[in-house]
Order: sequence, then structure tokens, then C-alpha cells
Amino acid sequence: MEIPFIKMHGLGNSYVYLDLFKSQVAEELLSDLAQKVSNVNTGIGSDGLILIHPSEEADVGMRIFNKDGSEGKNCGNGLRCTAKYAYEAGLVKNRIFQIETKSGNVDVEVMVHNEKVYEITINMGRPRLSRSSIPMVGEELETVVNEPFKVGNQVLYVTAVSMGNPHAVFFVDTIAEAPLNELGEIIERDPRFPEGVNVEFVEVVNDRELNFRVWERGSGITMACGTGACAAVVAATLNQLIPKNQTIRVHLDGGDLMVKWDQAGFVWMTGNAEVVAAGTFHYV
Ligand SMILES: N[C@@H](CCC[C@H](N)C(=O)O)C(=O)O
Repeated sequence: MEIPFIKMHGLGNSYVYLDLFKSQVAEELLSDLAQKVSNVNTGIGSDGLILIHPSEEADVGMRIFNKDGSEGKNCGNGLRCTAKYAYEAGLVKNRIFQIETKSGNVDVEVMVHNEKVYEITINMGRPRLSRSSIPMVGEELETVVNEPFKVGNQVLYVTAVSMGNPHAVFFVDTIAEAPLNELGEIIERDPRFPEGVNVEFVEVVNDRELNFRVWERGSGITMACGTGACAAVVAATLNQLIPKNQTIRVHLDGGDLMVKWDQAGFVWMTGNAEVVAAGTFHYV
């Protein structure tokens, strides 16, 4: 089967995108297709697959599948790429529009120069903080902030945040010491997170900057995670490491995102998105 695709990335977090306004793929093939396109040797090479589809609730819809074929409910970098594509391909006519995700609709604004989108701001909604909304097992509390979290012989301290998908944030003294390879997969699959978790290590540089590295659920180490950067700002605020209602520059492996958790409780993310390639994937 020949499947038309576009490859895009947000700060190096790359996905193969299918425009389902133009073509269709059967639901039962999607998980397998995500694994195949993601393979760097036998596929296109990406962190997963994203579907851009017609929506009855918003202007356009987005679904995300991780590299291992599992479906996620939200994707910050994917949202910026979807927004860029939707505007440039004429799926939407205005610079301000809505995208539907499996975790709700988000408001989007694209900045345009010569008909090209060069920056995207997304209202990522209010973080969900209760233990059951992560979800994380244990006594239901309003928040899970700096809670001791034993992994093997070590005790780490976790702050848990849902941005529509689950994040476990750990603060480290220096980002170079973030134990991504050693602990990323172990924490992702820890039974205390029944749906798995995205794992972030964060260094507070000062009250306006964070250094950030991520192990993503279903994809492993990636160069950036938009929902993760939002979760990091929320977690740093909850731990009183940065002030609320201030724009924070988050340094990810693939570049920077600007994130603000505002007075009304909404998290705003601003960054760019790039098109890498377009073509046809030969799916067998
Ligand atoms: N890269 C994403 C998040 C993708 C989904 C995530 N791995 C999950 O399973 O929740 C982002 O930019 O937010």
C-alpha cells in the first residue's frame, strides 16, 4: 500500500504525519504502521506517527502514536507541527484555530510571514495534578509534589503532572548527570504508573530558565517533549523553584521552548516547527 506522508519535527522531536483529509488508513493498521515508519533502518525514521484528521469538535484533529505503536493522548511538539501544516496546507483559514486531541481541544495561534508559519503558541490547558488524574497509584492527594520515590536502592523525589498525558518530573543538580539511560525505561514501566509515564529530568538554571531531558513513554530518549516541558514548568512552580505566571525558557536537547503557567491556571507553550520531507511510504 502506498501512503503519502510528511515528516516534520519540533526541536528534533520528529514524527511522520498523515493528512487524513486527503487519504485514509484503516484503524487496525495504525499501531503497526507507527512502528514501521519510525524504524530508522527499514522505515522513514521518527519518534512515531501523527494523524491529522477532520474533526467535528474543532477545526482539525490530531492523534499521536509512539514509536512502539502505543497511542498517546497529547503531544506538544506534534501540536505545533500540526498547526503549521493545517495553516500552510489551507485546512484552516484563520491564524487562530482549535485542534482536537484525545485529551481535549486546544487553542492555537500561528505567526506567519510570507504565508509560512514561523512560530506557534498553544494554550495547553490546565495541568491535572491529582494522583488519580496522572494516573499514579497510592493515597489520593491534591498533588504529588517532591514525593520520595524508591527505584532500586536509590530514593528519588517525584513531582507528577498530567498535561493530558502523564509526566514524572525529577529535579537534578546538573542536567549532564540526568540518569536517562539507567532509569528512564525503569520508571516509564514502574507499576506505580499503571498507564506508564513520560520521565523528565530537570535542572533549575535560574528563575527564568530550566534545562531539560526526557525519556518518553513508548519512544525512549527524544530530543524534545512539548508536554514534558510544560510539565517541568508546572513541577518547578509547585516546588517553588520558579515563580508562577512568568515565561520560562526551557532548554531541551533540540532547542528552546517558552512556557508560561499563567494566573488563570493555563499553560502556554511557544516554539517553532519544521517540515523535513514529503513523499510516499511503501507499507507492507
Ligand atoms: N513528544 C510528545 C509526547 C508524545 C506522547 C508521549 N510519549 C506519551 O505517550 O504520552 C510531546 O512533544 O509532548
